[in-house]
Formats: sequence, C-alpha cells, structure tokens
Amino acid sequence: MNVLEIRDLSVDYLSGSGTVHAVSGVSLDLRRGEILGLAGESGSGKSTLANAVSRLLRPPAAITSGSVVYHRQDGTAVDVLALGGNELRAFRWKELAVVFQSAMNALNPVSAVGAQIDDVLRAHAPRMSRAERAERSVELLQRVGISADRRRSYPHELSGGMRQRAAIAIALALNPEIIIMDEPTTALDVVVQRDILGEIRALREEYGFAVVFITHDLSLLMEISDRIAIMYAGRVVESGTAKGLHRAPRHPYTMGLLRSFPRLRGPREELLGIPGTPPDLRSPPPGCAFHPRCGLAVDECAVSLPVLTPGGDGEVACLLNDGTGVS
Ligand SMILES: Nc1ncnc2c1ncn2[C@@H]1O[C@H](COP(=O)(O)OP(=O)(O)OP(=O)(O)O)[C@@H](O)[C@H]1O
Repeated sequence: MNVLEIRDLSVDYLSGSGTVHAVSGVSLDLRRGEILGLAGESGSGKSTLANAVSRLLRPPAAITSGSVVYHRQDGTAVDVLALGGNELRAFRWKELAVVFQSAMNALNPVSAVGAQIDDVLRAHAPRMSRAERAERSVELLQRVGISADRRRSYPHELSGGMRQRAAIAIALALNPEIIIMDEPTTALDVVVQRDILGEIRALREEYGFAVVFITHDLSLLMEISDRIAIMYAGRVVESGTAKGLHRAPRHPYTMGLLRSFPRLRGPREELLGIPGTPPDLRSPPPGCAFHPRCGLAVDECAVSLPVLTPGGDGEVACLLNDGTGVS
C-alpha cells in the first residue's frame, strides 16, 4: 500500500547560464511505514526531489512535469502539487514533515526546543490546551532521548546530536504519515549517527510513519532502509531492497557507490570510489549519463537512454542489465 506516489517528476532550475535539469522523469513509490533510502553523489538531485515532494521548492526551481499523490489512511488521494494556502499548511507537519541536515539552521536559535514544539502544536492543533501541549512536548523530547529538563535549552546549548534529536521530535509533533530526512546525520560523528539511526527505526516501529532518508552514504543507508533508490544526474538508475542492493547491485554506478564508503560493519575493504566527476546538468551526456565514468560502458550507452526495467528485487536502468545482472 503506497502512501506516496511520484510519477514522471521533472524539476529544472532556470539560470542565466542555462537550464539545470536537476530531476528528470523520476517515478517512485513510498510504501506505508517503510524507510526508503535515496542515495547518490552530491548534485544528483536528491534534495531537489525531496523539496518538490514537500512543496519547499522556490524559484528559480520549476516543476516541469509529473505528479505527486499522497494517499491518506482513509483512502482519499491528495494531489500534492495542487495544494495551496491552508491545505498546504495542514499537509506539512500533519501529513508530511521534513528534517534537514543542519538542525542549527532548521531550529529557531532564539527559542528553547520545548517552545518550538509548542509553537508547532499551537499552530496546527488549536484544540490542544496549554497543559496538553506542555505534556506532549516533554513526551516527544523524552521519546527521542532528551530529558524533560532540557526543554528550556536553546539550540546552541545542545550538542549536534541533541539538536538533530530535537529536530526529529519537532517533526513528530503532529504524528505525520511521512517524514523526509535530508542528510539528517551527515554532520555527526559515527557513534552519534548510529544511535540516531537506531532511534529513527525504533520510532518508526512505534509510530508507523514512512521515511524518505536522503544521504550520499550508501553503506549508511543499507543499515537503516527497507528499500533504496539510487539517483544519478537527476534520474533514478536503480532501486531495490537494501538487502538485494547490498548482495547484488546491478547498476555499475551502484557498485561504484558501494565501494566508495567504509561499511559500518564487517571487514575493512579498500575504498575505490568512482572515477571522474558528476555531469553538468545543464547539458548532461547523451545516452546513459553515467557512461563517461562507467568501466563497463559499450558504444550504445552513449546513444540510448536506458529505462528502468525489472532487475533483482527492484528496477535498474542499464543497457547491460539482461536480467541476470552485470558481472
Ligand atoms: N538554486 C539553484 N539554482 C541552480 N541550480 C541549482 C540550485 N539548487 C540546486 N541546483 C542544482 O541542481 C542539481 C541538483 O542539486 P540537489 O541539491 O538537488 O542535489 P543533491 O543530490 O541533493 O546534492 P547534495 O547532496 O549536495 O545536497 C545540482 O546540479 C545543483 O547544482
């Protein structure tokens, strides 16, 4: 059962030096209660996609095609891109909340964290009494591992990990169905990062929300996600279960990403990385955008744009995917 359906979504940035095709024809499903990881190098369009879905895009960004449909528990479908005014305000927080990379930027520096939860509740749950809001703020902070007495702390008085936890508590305030997390742990050290990943999974079990978790670190995504979609140059090039992608990646780019990050568990391996740099999205290479960097490319890769076709336990867009995997 899908909670969100993205179809053929394209987003451009209109700039003086040319149009940046940041997201091109992306179709993705988010299932109710799952953690969907979105991976890809910097500039692959992950944040643009997330911002389009959460309606946070600002000019010069423009959605040039596609649709985003949100399915409520009661069966009604919401055309997210058509929401405006009060409907959009209600959609954010109540149905979809976002946690950004830098909690310092997302949190209000001049307001205590408890008060910030209170603000969200006051704006979006007007029937709650002051006492109920205070109780809920403490409960949420405690739930993410922040003691009740820290509710009067300002963001700068908290560690990076605590700030990120506070941002998660605020996102949880109205019990949304979807939480989008854009690099929520990137700035944190590995131990804190792992604690928070564990916490997110536990919260998901408890509250049942679905998560879109964005990071460039594929090995980290393997730890937390149920399914993963890999983006390259604005397109999804492979998707599958975390287990499937880990065991048998099919797209040469996925293989490269897997070799680019140290695994959080398991034996040490040599990190190889991916040669070359991501393409300029004002004029991406013809055919498969990855072909100039791909060690397995054949002549046709420079000509034909591969479409997503079933592969492994998901889909892959690679001409070399013949159903048995690239070897
Ligand atoms: N305001 C903007 N104006 C023009 N181009 C932009 C703007 N914002 C992003 N882009 C371009 O859009 C493309 C996608 O960027 P986006 O931030 O979505 O990628 P990302 O995968 O989230 O990268 P990162 O991990 O660095 O956040 C990049 O080529 C980027 O340079």
